[in-house]
Amino acid sequence: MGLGAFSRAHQAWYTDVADETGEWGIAAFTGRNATAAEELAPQDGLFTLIERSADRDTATIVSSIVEAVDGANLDRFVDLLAAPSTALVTLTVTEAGYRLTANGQPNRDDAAVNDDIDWLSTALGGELPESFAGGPVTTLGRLLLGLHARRLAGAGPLAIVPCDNMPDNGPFVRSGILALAQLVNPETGAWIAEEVSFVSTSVDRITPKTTPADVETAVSLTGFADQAPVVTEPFRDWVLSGAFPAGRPQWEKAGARFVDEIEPFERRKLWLLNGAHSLLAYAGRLRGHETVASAIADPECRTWVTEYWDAASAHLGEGLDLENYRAALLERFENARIEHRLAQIGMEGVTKLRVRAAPIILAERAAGRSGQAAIRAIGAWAALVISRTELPDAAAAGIAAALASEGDIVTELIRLIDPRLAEDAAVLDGIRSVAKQALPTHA
Ligand SMILES: NC(=O)c1ccc[n+]([C@@H]2O[C@H](COP(=O)([O-])OP(=O)(O)OC[C@H]3O[C@@H](n4cnc5c(N)ncnc54)[C@H](O)[C@@H]3O)[C@@H](O)[C@H]2O)c1
Ligand SMILES: O=P(O)(O)OC[C@@H](O)[C@@H](O)[C@H](O)[C@H](O)CO
Repeated sequence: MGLGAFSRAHQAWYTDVADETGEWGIAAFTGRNATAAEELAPQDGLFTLIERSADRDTATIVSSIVEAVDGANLDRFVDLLAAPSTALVTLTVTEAGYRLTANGQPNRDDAAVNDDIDWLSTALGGELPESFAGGPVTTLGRLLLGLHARRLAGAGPLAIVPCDNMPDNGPFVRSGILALAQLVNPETGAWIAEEVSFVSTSVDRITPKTTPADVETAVSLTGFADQAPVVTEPFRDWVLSGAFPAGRPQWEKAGARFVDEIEPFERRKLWLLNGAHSLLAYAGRLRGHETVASAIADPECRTWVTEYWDAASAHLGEGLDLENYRAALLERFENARIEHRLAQIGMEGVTKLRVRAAPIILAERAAGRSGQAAIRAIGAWAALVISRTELPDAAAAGIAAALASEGDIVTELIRLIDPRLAEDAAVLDGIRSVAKQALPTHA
């Protein structure tokens, strides 16, 4: 679920490389609109993956996607979820795409969530409905419908494999879907709790949005016209933890690692890579940069990233080879041929900063330090928000309410990210001073 650029550069690539005999096939469903399916279906799911290093492009035709489907096609989705041959569902729908609150409950302030709950409460009462017209539009609503159909079909257990940048993404999605099931069909909830495995993953491969120039590059590299190529960096990593009761491709053949304890890997990647990305997306943008490579070449931004990494590293534990990891990350950020736009990374700041910056600030404060290196990321985000920079966010209504608040705007904004930060006067002062430096007229 979530047929974006990343799922193609990562899970589709791993499956393609690992499964030489074509035993496995991916039925890929879009999220919010049909575009990716409309582009891929006429090319039989085939697409060009362009690996872009600092000095060259290499193209591979990936063939693991055997079906590209509009996510709104619930008939096909239910058919496949209810089929015993379906072994797992990966999700790449963005952090905000789960529509869960900070404590993992379905977000009842979200009209689409409420509509799905209403429809599912009626439709999942007995046998499956004849028609799915008016059916769920949210990711977890659709997934719950599919899992309910699987239970009724007696098709057995399977694995759910979230591949979005969230800590403990397996348990996070498990608790979210169980909470939703509790509201609409507790019996299916009990079946999910018993039969469905939720795998945690740490995923890594920097994959920007495809541009029209990438389409030109693809045809020049392969000779094939491709409406849906994807550009990515050569680096890739996939760490997974959890059971696959219905089997899985041998992704380890392509370099994936299966571990018992995923948290150290997950935190290292989320805090160092994604945390620095968000810092650059806001603080770098305030300095006029548009891409990661441009921002990291700015000595001021680079110093901020180093300070951020020092703060995060103090809470990452031993044995993670942080020195080499950080050196490799700098090189990846410096790859100017990967045009990773700060505007793309800066979207959905509330959800992202909650897991990328807030935990570092809280850990630094608990250690008796200021937390300023990570406070800078949130302060820069606040500056951009206060100056009405376009930053698409599922929490837009909350942001608008904070900006219109009679009280302290900074406190109200920070409360959206993590209420604990809004209780700490020193953190709020730190955020204010970053926002103030950037926006003297709004101070
Ligand atoms: N791009 C990367 O470098 C990268 C690397 C690691 C992990 N990821 C994870 O993958 C996610 C997707 O990245 P991408 O580059 O493929 O983005 P993308 O915009 O190309 O694709 C996102 C997919 O998610 C769907 N989606 C987005 N918001 C949704 C919502 N609210 N509800 C339902 N579906 C929704 C879209 O329709 C699309 O299918 C990221 O948010 C991140 O969690 C991305
Ligand atoms: O994909 P997002 O929007 O969650 O985050 C933007 C980037 O930080 C992210 O895509 C990284 O490039 C990726 O996580 C690298 O593996």
